[in-house]
Amino acid sequence: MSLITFEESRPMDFIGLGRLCIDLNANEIHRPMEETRTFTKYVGGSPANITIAVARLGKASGFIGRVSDDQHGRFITKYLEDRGIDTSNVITDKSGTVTGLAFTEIKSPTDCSILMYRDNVADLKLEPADIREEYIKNAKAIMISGTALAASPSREAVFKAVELARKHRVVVFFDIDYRPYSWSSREETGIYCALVAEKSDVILGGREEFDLLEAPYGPLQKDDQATADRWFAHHAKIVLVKHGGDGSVAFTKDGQSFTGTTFPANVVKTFGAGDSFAGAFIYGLMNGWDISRSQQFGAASASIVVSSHSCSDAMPTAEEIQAVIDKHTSR
Ligand SMILES: Nc1ncnc2c1ncn2[C@@H]1O[C@H](COP(=O)(O)OP(=O)(O)O)[C@@H](O)[C@H]1O
Ligand SMILES: O=C(O)C[C@@H](O)[C@H](O)C(=O)COP(=O)(O)O
Repeated sequence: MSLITFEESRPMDFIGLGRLCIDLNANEIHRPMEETRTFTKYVGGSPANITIAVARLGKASGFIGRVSDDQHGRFITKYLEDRGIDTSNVITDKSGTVTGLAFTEIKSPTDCSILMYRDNVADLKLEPADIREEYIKNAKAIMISGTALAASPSREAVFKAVELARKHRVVVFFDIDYRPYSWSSREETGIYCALVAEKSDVILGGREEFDLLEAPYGPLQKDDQATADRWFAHHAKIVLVKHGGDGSVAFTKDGQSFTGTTFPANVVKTFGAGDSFAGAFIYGLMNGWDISRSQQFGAASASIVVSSHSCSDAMPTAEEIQAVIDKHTSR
């Protein structure tokens, strides 16, 4: 009996919810942002990247979000459409909001940072009325990004989406996706993200992100198994703790744990690892693969994306991921 059941009769495999943004990745790498003159524009935003990854792997995908009523918003919507992602629930926000921008600084393969411009962003204007029960109930899974909880009305929209997903047995993935810029305090982040984590089937995050959810209620567990047990006491069936270049550990409610290794990479930049990992890991779970194989698929996908300049454009096909696994795994 599988830990998670996807309702196979649903026409839509996967829905992403949250921010649709733009990444501006430095072209002149290995130097600080102050000395960077040109950038390449890509669609970005963690839940967008994950949805693009899942769609690239062949799953029928859609998105719930708001984009700005300008050239950037139209660029994002068209990009999703060109990749076969359903945009019927991507709403153009008419209140004068803008598209969130992430300027990425690539100083070295290990020293990367992101400068976010997120004042008055369209994605946080998602409203509860934008969340349509008919849309959610036709899906097998939904991915919630923690950043969508950073402000109202998007926060309420997330809670509505999660309740409807639970009502209709849509598997809820929650990526903590902590982006400090969008929040007013760490306590606010921890408290709201914990409320959604309690209702989620699969929770993904880094060690520090899980600490953030534990901090308001202290003391910190400091231990991945103890952290996982905390969420298993609620609704979670799988808790995956990401450890960057050291891989990941997945815990399951039936008491097992699985250590995921990494694949060699010619690292261009570190960001995009988590999103590509998540997309391929989710794909594996949706195919009914076991946790270890899904983790391996995620890690191989991440090794491709950290070796590339972009996140969204670089999301690989299943064949490309399998080729990495075959190359580095002895048979
Ligand atoms: N330098 C790297 N080389 C190869 N794989 C990596 C590297 N960094 C991360 N990964 C892979 O990506 C996964 C997620 O990375 P991580 O950095 O923990 O996520 P996030 O980007 O969300 O912080 C890791 O578990 C690992 O499999
Ligand atoms: O999420 C954003 O707004 C920026 C992303 O598009 C960016 O590329 C990034 O940070 C990827 O995140 P990660 O996969 O968690 O490293």
